[in-house]
Amino acid sequence: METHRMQIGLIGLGRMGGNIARRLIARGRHDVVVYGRNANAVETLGREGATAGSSLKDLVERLAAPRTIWVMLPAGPVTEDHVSELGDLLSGGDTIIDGGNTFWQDDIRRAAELREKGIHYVDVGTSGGVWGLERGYCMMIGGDKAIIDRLDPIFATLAPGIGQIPQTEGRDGRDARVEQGYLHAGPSGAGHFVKMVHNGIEYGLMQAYAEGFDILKNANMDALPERHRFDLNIPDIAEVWRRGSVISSWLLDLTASALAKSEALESYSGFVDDSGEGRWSVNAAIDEAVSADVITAALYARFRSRKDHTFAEKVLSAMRHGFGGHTEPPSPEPVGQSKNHPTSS
Ligand SMILES: O=C(O)[C@H](O)[C@@H](O)[C@H](O)[C@H](O)COP(=O)(O)O
Repeated sequence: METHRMQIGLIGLGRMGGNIARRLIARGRHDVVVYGRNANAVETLGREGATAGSSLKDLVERLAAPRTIWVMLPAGPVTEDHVSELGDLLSGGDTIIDGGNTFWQDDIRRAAELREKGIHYVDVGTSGGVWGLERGYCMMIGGDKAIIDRLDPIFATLAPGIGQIPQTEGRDGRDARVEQGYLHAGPSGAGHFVKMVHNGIEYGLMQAYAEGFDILKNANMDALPERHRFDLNIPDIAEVWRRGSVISSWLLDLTASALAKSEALESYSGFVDDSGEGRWSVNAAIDEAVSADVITAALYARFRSRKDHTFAEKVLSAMRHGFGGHTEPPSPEPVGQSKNHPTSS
């Protein structure tokens, strides 16, 4: 799609930022000025058509007013420091975009602080991960309409576009940008709020697949009566579900691909990290008194994945021993005691 070319600064050239710069250059032929701590990444992107900035100040000076700077850094203190430093370097009329996974209440605070200096702030929840360069990024955007409209060429270039996905019946007359893969969700913070819930859902979906595959994998365990055992081909099950089943999805595609490479997923320990959005989703659910059972359980399963045995489990064992004389470890593992995460077996 032919879009109006813009100049943009991009800070943070990691897995996401580097590819965002590449897509802006390759697809939109935008003028991208980059800066990141990793000098190699800056140099590489310089060779790929970006203008290399040597510092935050240098990047700002290379941009013509009104400037637009996309910050693509890990959420938390790193992003906070850069936004705050940019707040001192930029002038009224300039715009800071935070495309990371920032907590939406930080957006509301920052937008208000920067507004006092006349600087615009736009929060963009950016989904698509390392595949975004090719597939495009789904973007959930918060901020003032006039600014978001002005930045449209940037969002249009980064978005996947309508592609092969059939149009949804009944959407005639609605915002066409949404079908391209980007949404102006509301005022400051709304973009990251929607992305937070997106990631909460991601946790739940991932956990459901993970548990399902664990049940399938354990269907041949010794503790089951022999006539009830199945020695199932897990990679083939993942593959067949991709084709016309109700639970086909991109997460399943990724799972099938990982299982095809290694049925036992040997290169993974099963330590499942989290970047905050699951926790914030659960907090939001509590604030709204919404029963977010699945998302909460999925978050707790991640916490659980990082422990060998928790103190809570020792307490459980002690009580079971106390009232029933049950001893540990259970060997072979009795039916119904699977550890509830994919690499438990
Ligand atoms: O939509 C996406 O592209 C992903 O969700 C992306 O944003 C990132 O991979 C998450 O931050 C991972 O989140 P956790 O570290 O919490 O699993």
